Amino acid sequence: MPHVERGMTVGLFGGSFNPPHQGHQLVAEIALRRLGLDQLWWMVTPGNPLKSHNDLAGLGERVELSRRMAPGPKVKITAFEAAHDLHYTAQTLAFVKLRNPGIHFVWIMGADNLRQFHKWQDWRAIAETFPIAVIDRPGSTLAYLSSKMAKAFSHARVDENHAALLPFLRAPAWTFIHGPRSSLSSSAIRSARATNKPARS
Ligand SMILES: Nc1ncnc2c1ncn2[C@@H]1O[C@H](COP(=O)(O)OP(=O)(O)OP(=O)(O)O)[C@@H](O)[C@H]1O
Ligand SMILES: O=C(O)c1ccc[n+]([C@@H]2O[C@H](COP(=O)([O-])O)[C@@H](O)[C@H]2O)c1
Repeated sequence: MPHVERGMTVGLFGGSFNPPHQGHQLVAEIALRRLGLDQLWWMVTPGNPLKSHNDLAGLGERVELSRRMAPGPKVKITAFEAAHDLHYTAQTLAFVKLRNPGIHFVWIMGADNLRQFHKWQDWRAIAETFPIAVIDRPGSTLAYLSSKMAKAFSHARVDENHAALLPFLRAPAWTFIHGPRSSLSSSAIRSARATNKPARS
């Protein structure tokens, strides 16, 4: 797990990164800037529990490619979940919180994940324990209107103009951040590779 000092603000950005792309880079940059983070942990998961792992590249390869993609020294590439046998985000977050007292954490995800957040293990517990920043993504811009999580925690939504306060707020607290968007996706890159065509950016 990356080293942190008490009082720091840290964004937790979990992903398959199969492969990592400029869309992930953009999310990391937006989160660092808008949330005023000291660090962003780019956590390469052993595997999303809701996705097939058939075409999942090895962890080492995804970590190495992520390192090349990391936008600056505040972004820490890590794969500690695999090393500690953590497969669900709720487990990971409980582990991280226990080991790092006095750190202000925020969970970061793209808007597509907001749409299916209610399918995650212990999703309510996650939202009640960690502030969450959702970053806009083409195709999921209106996710905050329809998603179960957004409805269940509508009272806890924070205006994105106050996003820099999010790390210091007591959960539940979440915000939806608009800004520059990227249409890139790992699945498009994988299928473009399979057919030898470039993916749209
Ligand atoms: N273009 C993007 N814009 C905003 N968020 C993104 C973008 N691409 C990925 N993310 C977010 O980054 C995190 C990691 O995503 P992931 O590694 O699954 O990439 P992906 O492109 O969504 O992959 P796939 O196409 O295989 O589902 C998730 O929270 C996802 O919502
Ligand atoms: O814990 C769960 O039930 C769960 C379900 C779906 C996704 N996640 C996590 O969400 C993060 C984003 O996943 P992905 O595949 O969209 O990059 C990654 O850290 C996954 O492990 C977690």
